[in-house]
Amino acid sequence: MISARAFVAPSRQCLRGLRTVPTFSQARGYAAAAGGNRVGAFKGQKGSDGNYTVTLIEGDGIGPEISQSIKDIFSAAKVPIKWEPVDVTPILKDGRTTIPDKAIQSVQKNYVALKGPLATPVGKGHVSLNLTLRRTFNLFANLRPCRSIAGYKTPYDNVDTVLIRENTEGEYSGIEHVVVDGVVQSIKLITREASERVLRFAFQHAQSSGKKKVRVVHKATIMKMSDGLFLNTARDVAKEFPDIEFDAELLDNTCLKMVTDPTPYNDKVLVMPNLYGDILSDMCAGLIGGLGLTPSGNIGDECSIFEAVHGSAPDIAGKGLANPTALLLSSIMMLQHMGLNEHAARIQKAAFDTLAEGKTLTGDLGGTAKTHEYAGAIIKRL
Ligand SMILES: NC(=O)C1=CN([C@@H]2O[C@H](COP(=O)(O)OP(=O)(O)OC[C@H]3O[C@@H](n4cnc5c(N)ncnc54)[C@H](O)[C@@H]3O)[C@@H](O)[C@H]2O)C=CC1
Ligand SMILES: O=C(O)CCC(=O)C(=O)O
Ligand SMILES: [Mg+2]
Repeated sequence: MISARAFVAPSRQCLRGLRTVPTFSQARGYAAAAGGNRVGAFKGQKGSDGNYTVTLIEGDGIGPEISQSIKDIFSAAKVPIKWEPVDVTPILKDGRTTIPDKAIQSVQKNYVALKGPLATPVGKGHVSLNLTLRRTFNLFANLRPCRSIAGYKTPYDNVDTVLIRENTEGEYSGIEHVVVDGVVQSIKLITREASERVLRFAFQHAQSSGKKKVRVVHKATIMKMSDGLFLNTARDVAKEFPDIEFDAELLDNTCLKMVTDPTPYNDKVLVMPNLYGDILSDMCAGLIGGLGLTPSGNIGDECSIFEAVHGSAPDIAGKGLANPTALLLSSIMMLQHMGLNEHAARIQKAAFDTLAEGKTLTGDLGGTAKTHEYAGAIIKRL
């Protein structure tokens, strides 16, 4: 029998010594899970020139356009960072997809990266580079907050969901094979070890961000063993956090309730296996105005990579139509993670004020501004 451990990146996770430190009192608290002496605490140091170096993966499709906006805004805000662009063109090594050593070394050296979207071929070709990056650096928790944007009207005015997605295994383990012609098998791998570390992260995030409850979203009615293990592990981990309420909900019910009225989820952190988090986070984005607005952080013990929830948006790529807000908010999470809180707050305020004013909006929000014009409006407010 093949051991489950053979399929997962060896974990160097050490969840000892966690401290629940709210990062700082910032308007919207996107990065409450980062900073301080805790899992994912930033280990980078300023260089002799006074700047941090941050690995930059510009990505595919709209990636270069939205990355340019972030570079322009950071430069105008005089953020003390130096970008280190890397190429992540996939390499096939011993039958496995990997990324160039230079890119791996850059992230390992800098401990932090900002990443644009990377496209994955459908049905064939290289495995997802997004997943490869998460597995390569053992980025076990994907934190995906989603908040209503002041001034942008959607059916609900006060959405404030936080999804935490197990990020290294589950349905996205990538273990697939042909059993016989016409029959394939795809393995959903769940380990107690990976479940425990993301669940602890979720409880800790609830503590540091002021959420009262952690809710596991699952289908342990059907996947009794895999989701059952995740759920049972959650019950065990919950005992370590008596100040946080814990409950569980079936995924289909969560979807129904969330689109009917998301506000009851505002006091909760939702934590779930990989696939459910992928799908639910796009659904939550829909509640606040779309994928142009939702950030995410892939948090690991050593390194962290910040990226938007969205993909490469091939339908609008190269036309200057993309909304860079999602990547900008991800980069703000990154600054908070790095302890650059004043810069984060200043850029965040300029972005939210621009959105609230409603004069310079990209097409996804009903405006006519090009990507660079919207970035320019933010820069004017800095
Ligand atoms: N983390 C990542 O890098 C992700 C990569 N992908 C990859 O992206 C590619 C395209 O996937 P899709 O299913 O089309 O999803 P997508 O997220 O790229 O696009 C879905 C829809 O949202 C719109 N959209 C996305 N981002 C936007 C932005 N910043 N501003 C305005 N509109 C935006 C697109 O125009 C499209 O209509 C695929 O190859 C997929 O594998 C998908 C999701 C995440
Ligand atoms: O890697 C991919 O192609 C898609 C990943 C994705 O949808 C996500 O991270 O939300
Ligand atoms: Mg997705």
